[in-house]
Amino acid sequence: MERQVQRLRQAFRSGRSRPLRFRQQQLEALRRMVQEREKDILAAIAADLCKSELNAYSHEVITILGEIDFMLANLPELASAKPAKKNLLTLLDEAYVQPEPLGVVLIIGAWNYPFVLIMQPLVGAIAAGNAAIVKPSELSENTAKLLAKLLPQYLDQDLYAVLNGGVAETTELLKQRFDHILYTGNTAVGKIVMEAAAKHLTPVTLELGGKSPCYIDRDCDLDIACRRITWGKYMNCGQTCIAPDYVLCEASLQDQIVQKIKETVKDFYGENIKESPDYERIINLRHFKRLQGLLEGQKIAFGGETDEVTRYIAPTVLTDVDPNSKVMQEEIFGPILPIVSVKNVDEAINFINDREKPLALYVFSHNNKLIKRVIEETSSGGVTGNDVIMHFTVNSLPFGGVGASGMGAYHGKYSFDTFSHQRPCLLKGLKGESANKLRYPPNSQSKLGWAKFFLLKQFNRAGLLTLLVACLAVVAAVFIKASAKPSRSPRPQLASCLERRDPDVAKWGSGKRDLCGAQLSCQGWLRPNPKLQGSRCLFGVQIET
Ligand SMILES: NC(=O)C1=CN([C@@H]2O[C@H](COP(=O)(O)OP(=O)(O)OC[C@H]3O[C@@H](n4cnc5c(N)ncnc54)[C@H](O)[C@@H]3O)[C@@H](O)[C@H]2O)C=CC1
Ligand SMILES: CC(C)=CCC/C(C)=C/CC/C(C)=C/C(=O)O
Repeated sequence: MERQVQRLRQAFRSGRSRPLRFRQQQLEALRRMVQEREKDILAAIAADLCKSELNAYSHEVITILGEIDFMLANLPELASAKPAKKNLLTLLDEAYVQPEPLGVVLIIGAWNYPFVLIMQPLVGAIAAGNAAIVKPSELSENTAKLLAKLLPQYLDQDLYAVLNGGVAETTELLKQRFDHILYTGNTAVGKIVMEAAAKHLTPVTLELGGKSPCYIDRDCDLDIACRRITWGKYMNCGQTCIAPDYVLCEASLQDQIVQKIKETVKDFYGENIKESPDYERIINLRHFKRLQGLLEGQKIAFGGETDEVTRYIAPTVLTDVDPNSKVMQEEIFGPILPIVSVKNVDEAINFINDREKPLALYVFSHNNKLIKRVIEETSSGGVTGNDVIMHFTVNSLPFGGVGASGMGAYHGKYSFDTFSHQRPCLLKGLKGESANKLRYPPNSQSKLGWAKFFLLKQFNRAGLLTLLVACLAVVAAVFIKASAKPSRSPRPQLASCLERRDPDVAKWGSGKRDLCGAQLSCQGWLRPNPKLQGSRCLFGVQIET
């Protein structure tokens, strides 16, 4: 494994992954792979999750094609140097931020969306110019095997590798040093990943899970709310990290919500849900039995049927759920929807804030102010108002968790940034060395004063222009003034002449004198000044002509 990582590191060191054209070629190859091998990809996902090819395409393939198109369209801009604001001291220098690849990155995927959760981060890693190792989940073995077969056929084999395996292999892999790790999976393993990364000071993006609440306000369209909740909850048999985990609502709404979700389930999946091609199955027996356990002691409003042989669990709603019961203590990650009663939105906000920060938060209400209030008074990885899941599909929104639901984010520009180092660059010329006296020792109060002036003023392009115009205005004003009046002997010459002709001007007293070609009148005694300075020597002296 170490050799494999070293091989990627050497390939990265060659610089081959950095040219934009190379990155674009790799992304175009990925797009070709998805298009040419679509059937194999859909078949693998279907086999892993008992998912129809239509759902596999809409749940996973569409997202990847969209992400690749985004990167190809925006890569020149994303990868370009960004000019930076300067201060007075660096006015004449070049300041910019240069995105650069991090190096060799590791992407660990989860089983519930086995294709998109590997490919979407990989698109970002390639776009940012990195080398990458991907480690699909062993639980979605068909997709994992297919990725191991296909990726080397389409991508540069020295820069991108697939490593398959379970806990043991992943544990071994995590001993290697990477320049970034993006992990998708459960929070417990997220901590393991972070601990392993810490040994190498490797930054991580953790896409974890959690219990995503869904508050249904009394002032909302219950038909639409229940329809959308049903779609997001039972998609992929509830095995979606951003699925609404539980509903919070006033007790008076509970029966209507149950009825409307029940009707929607029938509308979506028909009378015999088991036969529906749109209804998936639980990934394995361990998760199946875990979910069965969550049903124990609960009031099942509808659903609850299970079949161990096919790992089928019917779309299920639980009512009057005790917040302390097991189903409310862990992420459900299955087709079970508990309804917990709260008196009002205040209680709902407190309920949410009394628990770990969820990956997603959903609020249904006609009252936009109420939605905004819930957003302002809670925290979550992401939010969709009056719907569920859909924030995932907007790649201009960063997708990620907060607190126990994760750290960092990706999708679109955010993927590029996650896999890049934003390198600050300042290019100075060799002129203007005199200005550097300000920063050289010995320091002084006046140097500090100037430093404050120069360094604390931030100039953007407009500010610079204003300053230059102001300087030009001053120069013009001085020039105009000087050219408009009879030329007076420039003070420094006059002063030195005075010094030569009358070094002891201090005894001059008041009166008029012709001196050095100028008519001078002294308005008062001059103080003796051993070093006659131009301005000092003329202090109190009026130049008549
Ligand atoms: N935030 C997000 O985008 C997503 C989060 N998730 C979360 O993932 C969880 C479900 O996925 P899991 O069952 O965890 O997926 P999983 O069992 O597939 O594990 C995820 C990855 O971690 C590796 N892994 C598992 N145990 C490990 C260990 N002890 N040491 C090292 N590596 C280990 C696996 O090999 C796999 O590649 C849920 O909590 C869900 O909310 C799932 C999908 C998306
Ligand atoms: C067409 C459409 C709205 C697709 C949504 C796709 C979807 C649900 C992707 C989820 C990927 C993901 C992060 C899953 C997860 O949360 O576990």
